[in-house]
Amino acid sequence: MVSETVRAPTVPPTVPTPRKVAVLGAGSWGTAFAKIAADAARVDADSDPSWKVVLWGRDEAAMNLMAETGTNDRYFPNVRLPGNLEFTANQREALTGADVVVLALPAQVLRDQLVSVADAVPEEAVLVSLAKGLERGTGLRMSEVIAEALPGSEGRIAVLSGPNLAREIIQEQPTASVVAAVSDPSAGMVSRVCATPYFRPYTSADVVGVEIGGLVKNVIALCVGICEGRDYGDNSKASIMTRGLAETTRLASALGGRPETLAGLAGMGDLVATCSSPLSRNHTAGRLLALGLSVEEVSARMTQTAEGIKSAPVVRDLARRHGVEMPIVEAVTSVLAGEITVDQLQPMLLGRRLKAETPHGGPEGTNAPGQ
Ligand SMILES: NC(=O)c1ccc[n+]([C@@H]2O[C@H](COP(=O)([O-])OP(=O)(O)OC[C@H]3O[C@@H](n4cnc5c(N)ncnc54)[C@H](O)[C@@H]3O)[C@@H](O)[C@H]2O)c1
Ligand SMILES: O=P(O)(O)OC[C@H](O)CO
Repeated sequence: MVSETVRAPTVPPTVPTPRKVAVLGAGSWGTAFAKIAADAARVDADSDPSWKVVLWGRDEAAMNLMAETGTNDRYFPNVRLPGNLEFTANQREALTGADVVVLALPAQVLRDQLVSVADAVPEEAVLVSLAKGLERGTGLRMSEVIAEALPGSEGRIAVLSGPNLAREIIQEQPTASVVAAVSDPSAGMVSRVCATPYFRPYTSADVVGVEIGGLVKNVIALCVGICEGRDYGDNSKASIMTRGLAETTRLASALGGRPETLAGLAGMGDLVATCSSPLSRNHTAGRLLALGLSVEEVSARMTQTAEGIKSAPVVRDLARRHGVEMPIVEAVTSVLAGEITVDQLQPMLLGRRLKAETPHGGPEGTNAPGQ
C-alpha cells in the first residue's frame, strides 16, 4: 500500500484540481483504476483537501460487500483497497458532483450505459474511456461512442491506454500509460488523478492513435495466444507482434493517427505486455482456441472481458472500408468466424505474395526485396 509520506510526481501548475472522480465499472480494470485514483488523491502534493473517489458497480450486494471489507474479492482476493475509496451501486449518486468520470466498462455496453444516465452526467465533467474495443454495428471508437451518447461532450473526452495489466497494477508494480485528449486541460486533469509512485501517465493529443493501438493489440494478442497454444516459439510470436504493429500503424495512420504514437506505450508497449503475459485475457483466449475449443467454449470459459473476440470483425471491416491491408486481423477474424481452422492460419499468413518489409524499403506489393 502506497505510504502517506510518498509524493506523486510534480504536476504542472496549470492543471486544475478535481473535486470528485467517479469510476463506472467495478470489474478488473475499474477496480484497479479506482485504487490508482484514490492513491493519487492521497499523495498529490498540491491538493488539500484531495479529491473524492467513488467506484460504481451494478451488483448491489457486491458493492456493499466491498464497502464492508475494503476488498474486491471477486477480482482481487486479499488486496486491500485504499481507505479513501468509496463504493456504491447507485450510479446517479456516484455521478453527482463528479468532474472526472472514468468509464471502465466493456466496449459493447458503454453506449447503453451512458445513454441511461446521460442526464446525471455533470455538464463540465471530463469523460475518460478505459475500454479497448470498437463498437459492433457502428465501427466507432469509444471516444466517438461517448461523443454520440453525450452530445456536447466532444472537447472533454480523454482515453487512457498503455501496458496496463490490472492484476500487476493492483499490486503496485510500476508501469506507464498514455492519456490522450483533444484538449490539454482534460489530458492534464486525467493525468493528475492517476499520477502515483507506481503509475506514470504521459499526455498525448493523438486520441485516434492511442485508441487504435489499444484495441488492435487485443486481436494481435489472440493470434500470439494461438501461436503459443500450438507450441510455436519466440520467433513466431515476435514475427506476429512486429507485423501486427505494422498493420496497426497502417490503420491508425489511415484514420488520422500518428505513426509515432504506435511506437510508444499505447502501441508497442501495450502490444508487448499483452502478447507476452499469461495474465492477458486475449492472449489466454487465443491459447484456448489453439487447444481446440470453439469460440463459444472460449467465451463461456472467460470470466472477464476479452475484447478482441468481439472487436476483431469490426476492426477488419473498418480496415476494409479504408483500404488498409490487415492480414493478421483478417486471419484471426476468419478463425473466430469458423471460416478457417487454427491450422490454416500459418499458410494463410505465410503464403501471401512476397513484398518489401516497409513501403520505404522497396516497392511494396512486388516480389522485390527491400533495396
Ligand atoms: N483488465 C485489464 O487489465 C484492462 C487493462 C486495460 C484496459 N482494459 C479494458 O477495460 C475494459 C473493461 O475491462 P475489465 O478488465 O474491467 O473487464 P471485466 O470483465 O473485468 O469487468 C467488466 C465490468 O463491467 C461490468 N458490466 C458488464 N456489462 C455491464 C453492463 N451492461 N452494465 C454495467 N456494467 C456492466 C461487469 O459487471 C464487470 O464489473 C475493457 O475494454 C478492457 O479491454 C482492461
Ligand atoms: O487482459 P487483456 O488481454 O484484456 O489486456 C489487458 C490490458 O489491455 C493490457 O494493457
